[in-house]
Amino acid sequence: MSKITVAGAGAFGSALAVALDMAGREVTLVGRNVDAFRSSRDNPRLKGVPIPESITLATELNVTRDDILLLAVPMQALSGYLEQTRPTPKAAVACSKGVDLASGRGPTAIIDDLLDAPSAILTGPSFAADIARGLPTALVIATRSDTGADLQETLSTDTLRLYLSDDPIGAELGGALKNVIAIACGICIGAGLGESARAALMTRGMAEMLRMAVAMGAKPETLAGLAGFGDLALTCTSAQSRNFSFGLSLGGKGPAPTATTEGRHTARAIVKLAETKGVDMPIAKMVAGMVEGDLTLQQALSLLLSRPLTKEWPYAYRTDLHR
Ligand SMILES: NC(=O)C1=CN([C@@H]2O[C@H](COP(=O)(O)OP(=O)(O)OC[C@H]3O[C@@H](n4cnc5c(N)ncnc54)[C@H](OP(=O)(O)O)[C@@H]3O)[C@@H](O)[C@H]2O)C=CC1
Ligand SMILES: O=C(CO)COP(=O)(O)O
Repeated sequence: MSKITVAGAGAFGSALAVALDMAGREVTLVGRNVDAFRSSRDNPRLKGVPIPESITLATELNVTRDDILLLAVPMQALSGYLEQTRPTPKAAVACSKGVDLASGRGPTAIIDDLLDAPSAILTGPSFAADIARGLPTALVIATRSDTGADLQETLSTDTLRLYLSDDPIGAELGGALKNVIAIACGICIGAGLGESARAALMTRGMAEMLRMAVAMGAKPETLAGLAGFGDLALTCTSAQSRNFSFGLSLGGKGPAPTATTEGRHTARAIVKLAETKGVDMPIAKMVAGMVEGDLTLQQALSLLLSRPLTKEWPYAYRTDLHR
């Protein structure tokens, strides 16, 4: 079986490394921070789960055509990281959830542009702490290449169950966009707007996700699966989510988390992309406006509530009906 190299020793990269090591895979974890826990094996980014001695730790990325490379750096760091390291693995699997603010690209497009290797995306509902503790988790591995079945086999374990998809665009947009809707849901709960409003935001947020994904060439059914609905449900309803917690703080409840919060950047990137594509994304626009400090909560609310009344379907995904 292929060796696995995980680049990015943050919460998610470390959790994947631990889970795959527990399942008997040969794993190297690469990160600029690994010297800080080389002897203690106690990574502050993954508290409470020691990094086993059987995982090789490295500060420099060094992969061969025998290795599967998992890229678990934050989205805004991905293109710079690949430009700097130029690895040539058997396959490069993005684990980041987001859209690159500078270029509007998703993770697999960045890999395809920069590397001579098949690209894939690993995404779906999963908190790093759950994966590291070996709790049951179901994810999607999506690729257009012929490496999908091999990746599914190599990266699945007894508790980490991967479903195969041939729609990387849909899978990565699901993972990116649910973070923006999770911020909106956090704002809603933080501001005391109620559970009914959160359910409305999740549902109409799903409509926005679907609309954008279809406009970008994704299959609508991908958004109904783990990478879309599944991750939306997890992230919009759990205080464990950094995006939801960031939203709580924007809504006036609690301090802003300092941890990686992908939805802040994705909201801005997606509003730009939506304008270019002519896709109506009112919730994302509201989140981007509040993140930028251009909109108050009251302004964002009246923006959403004063929209013309309309039919529910097929307006949700028929972009042409909005023109
Ligand atoms: N945490 C989770 O539950 C999940 C996270 N994800 C996704 O995984 C991705 C990573 O998130 P997560 O691990 O939680 O984030 P963390 O903040 O925990 O870790 C990010 C890691 O990336 C490293 N890093 C940041 N910038 C660079 C760079 N320019 N070059 C090299 N390394 C860099 C950081 O290094 P340093 O420590 O030195 O700053 C850190 O080790 C995100 O896209 C997230 O959406 C997906 C599913 C679940
Ligand atoms: O992607 C995640 C769950 O699937 C993690 O969500 P947060 O980044 O909001 O913590």
